[in-house]
Amino acid sequence: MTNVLTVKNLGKSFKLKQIIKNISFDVRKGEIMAILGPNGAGKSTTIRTIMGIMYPDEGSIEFNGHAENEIPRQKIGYLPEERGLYKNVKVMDMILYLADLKDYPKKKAKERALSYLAKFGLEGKDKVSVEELSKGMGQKVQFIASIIHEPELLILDEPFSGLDPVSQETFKQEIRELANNGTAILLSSHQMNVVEELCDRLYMIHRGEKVIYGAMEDVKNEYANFKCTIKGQNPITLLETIPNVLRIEQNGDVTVLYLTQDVIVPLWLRKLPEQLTVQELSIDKISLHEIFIDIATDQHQLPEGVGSHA
Ligand SMILES: Nc1ncnc2c1ncn2[C@@H]1O[C@H](COP(=O)(O)OP(=O)(O)OP(=O)(O)O)[C@@H](O)[C@H]1O
Repeated sequence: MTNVLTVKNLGKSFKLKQIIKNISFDVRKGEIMAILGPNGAGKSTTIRTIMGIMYPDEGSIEFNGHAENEIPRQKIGYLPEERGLYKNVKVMDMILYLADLKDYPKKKAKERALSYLAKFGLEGKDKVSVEELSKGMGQKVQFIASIIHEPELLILDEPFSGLDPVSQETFKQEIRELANNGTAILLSSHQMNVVEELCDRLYMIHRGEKVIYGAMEDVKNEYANFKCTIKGQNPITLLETIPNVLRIEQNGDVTVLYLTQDVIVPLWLRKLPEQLTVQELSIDKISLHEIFIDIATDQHQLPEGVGSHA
């Protein structure tokens, strides 16, 4: 797949404090790439650097073969983390103004805007002033503004925050459709279930540096170990005798055992002590949500090789 955006060894400091370091990834045509990390990890700084809002101290950014200083910004769509629309302007006028800034033809922009407003349940809102919109409606309008000019690269910083579940579904479907039609998408979100469902690859940052980079399936296969959930009163001393356990979490009579990567489940089950009280037992792969929490709280050690390839 063709690389639309290539970021190499980006570094940025504020007041001598290094915020991001050696950030390198690419975003390919037709894919949804997630940029993930705990609060303050450096996601927005990376995105703002890509958008030319701030200069990197180190590294390079390339868009479709164009170096940083000659990137055609009108080919990029951006939904920033901080939402902001002009308040006293009619919805359609604002969308057309932003389309014009991207040199996009007015007639086509108007047609697309009407069609998207209808798609997002905002029929008739084109003539309404922006300040009359609810927060979620405003977000939909800002999303429309970010894609009105058919960008080749779309950068979405927390696109789902503040959306109700139905609107979230609509956004998810639209983002998938844009990718299917060839748009390269870089998406930052804290909703791991959505990311897991929607994104093709991911780049996870912790304290300004890469911790995982790879295809969603590969990351899950390589990194998501099994966990065993047991319902039943069991003393910790007994649980500690069970082999291949990385971590034990107990909450009342429910215990979760996080298993090592090399576990072969049927063999491991045979090793459970006979004295174990089991009312219910289930084995699952840990989710992206749990991988994220493990990394953010420094509880997990990355297995060999993970995080080193895309
Ligand atoms: N203009 C600035 N001046 C000084 N420090 C900054 C500035 N912008 C960001 N930072 C710091 O850089 C770090 C990374 O911030 P950034 O906004 O990139 O994180 P993030 O991963 O997007 O977090 P969140 O999930 O909370 O949005 C934080 O410690 C933040 O305080």
